[in-house]
Amino acid sequence: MEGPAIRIRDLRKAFGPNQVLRGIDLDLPSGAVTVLMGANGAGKSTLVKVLCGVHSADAGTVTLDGRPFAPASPAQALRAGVVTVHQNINDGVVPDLDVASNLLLDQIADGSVGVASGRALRQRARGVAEAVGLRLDLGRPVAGLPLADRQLVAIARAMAHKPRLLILDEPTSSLSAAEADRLFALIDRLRAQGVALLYISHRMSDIRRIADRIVSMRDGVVSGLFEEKPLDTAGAVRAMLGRDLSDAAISIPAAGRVILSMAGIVLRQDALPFDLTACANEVVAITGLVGSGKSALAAALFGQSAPLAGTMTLDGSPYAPASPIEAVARGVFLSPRDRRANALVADFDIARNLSLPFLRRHSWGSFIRWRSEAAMANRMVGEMGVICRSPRDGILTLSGGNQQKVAVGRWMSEASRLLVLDEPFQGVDIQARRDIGAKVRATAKDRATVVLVAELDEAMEIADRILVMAEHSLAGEHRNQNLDLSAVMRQVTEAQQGAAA
Ligand SMILES: Nc1ncnc2c1ncn2[C@@H]1O[C@H](COP(=O)(O)OP(=O)(O)OP(=O)(O)O)[C@@H](O)[C@H]1O
Repeated sequence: MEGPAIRIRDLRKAFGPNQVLRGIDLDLPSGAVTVLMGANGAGKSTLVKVLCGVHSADAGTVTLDGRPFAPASPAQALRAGVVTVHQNINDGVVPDLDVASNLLLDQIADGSVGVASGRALRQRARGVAEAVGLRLDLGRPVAGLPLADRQLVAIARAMAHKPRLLILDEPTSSLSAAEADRLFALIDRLRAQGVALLYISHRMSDIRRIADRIVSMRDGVVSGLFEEKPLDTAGAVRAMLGRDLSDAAISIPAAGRVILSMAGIVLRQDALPFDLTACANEVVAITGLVGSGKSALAAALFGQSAPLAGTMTLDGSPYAPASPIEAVARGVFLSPRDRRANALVADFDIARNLSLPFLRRHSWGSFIRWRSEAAMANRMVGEMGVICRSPRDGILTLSGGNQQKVAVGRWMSEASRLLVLDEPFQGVDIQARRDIGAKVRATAKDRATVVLVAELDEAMEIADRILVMAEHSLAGEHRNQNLDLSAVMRQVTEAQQGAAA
């Protein structure tokens, strides 16, 4: 490790009365991955936005290689060597252009490379790709690439700027385990080249794999720095929460009445048929790689796409919803995966975003009954642990993780028969994950059956049964109580090898 590339002293930032950064002191050394951990709303994204020129700080100093650094725009930050890869995969690439043009996008934009100079462009792009170990067909349009490859292209493009600091904001949230491994390999390379890396994540497995040091943030200040090996991840979690992680106990219900029964379901032309049952008060988790068919299964349950074959019953009666409206009428709710894009309405307040799916229940004719809506919103904000000043604040004043709690929580505000949650834990911190998990379990215990699409480690925290999906079919089924982890992993990876062959 060399000296710090970035030195941050007493950095402060407020939004109106909300003092978000309260004096951050932090060094980011070259050739090391600093993992930044913090609860939802701690101020991580705000810190990143100051470093990458989206926000300017109210007070404090940042130096980059000893020189003052206060970028007035993202373009300025980029020119100075601070590169940020945001969570949103489509940031940083132009889908319509091919890989080569994307790698040299900035040179094309500033006129130092002509788009028309086909072969020369290809050759320079090859140089960029080789420098970061990217093996992709340079002539392919980026639009046709898997998400993971697009992200690697965005990072490789950033590398053309010879970055001093690369910031990755929850980069693996949409990646499969194998894809994340490729990203980690790239990060290892950049570390060896002396780049300073700031890596934001809520995932412990990522943190253990990639961190050289961990910085915990709480309420706008650095609350812990952990550098000694082996890294004290439990201490880092304690420092970010200000206390120990509270546990949500799992109580396995006895197998009850069958609520959902799927028989001979075919989700894709080339997929094997499968059966699935879920009982009253049960939490069934579906896990598997990206593209294994988990979301297709969720869509079939919610009437968004009909299975190609097979039958379903719900609480004993035939169930073949032709639309989400029919599904909701039968008491089947779905919290979709891409919530920020699909489900939250940016110009509504928190309460309205919570009441949106059931607005009729809070209205009288065309009048919305504010009191009824507010009572529900107050209850859900409390139950989901949404950190906000008032449920009447705009949804965009919430941090990403707290927006997520609203998007998932709204579906638990009303009684359902079957609740389908597609990746409910994306972007939420470790305590919020436990809290949402406890709420999911309580919902199941009270009145519903829950089908949950989740990562394996998340599934293990709250599910009664874990089903592995591969190739749009079921590859395995396990009771969580006596889970044979190696068998699960084998089912996941065998499917992956099959897909690669
Ligand atoms: N543009 C803004 N206007 C008003 N308040 C904001 C704005 N951006 C962020 N905040 C507030 O700043 C606080 C910190 O948010 P930030 O997004 O930095 O948190 P975070 O640590 O990244 O959380 P998460 O893990 O949930 O993404 C939150 O209370 C949020 O409501």
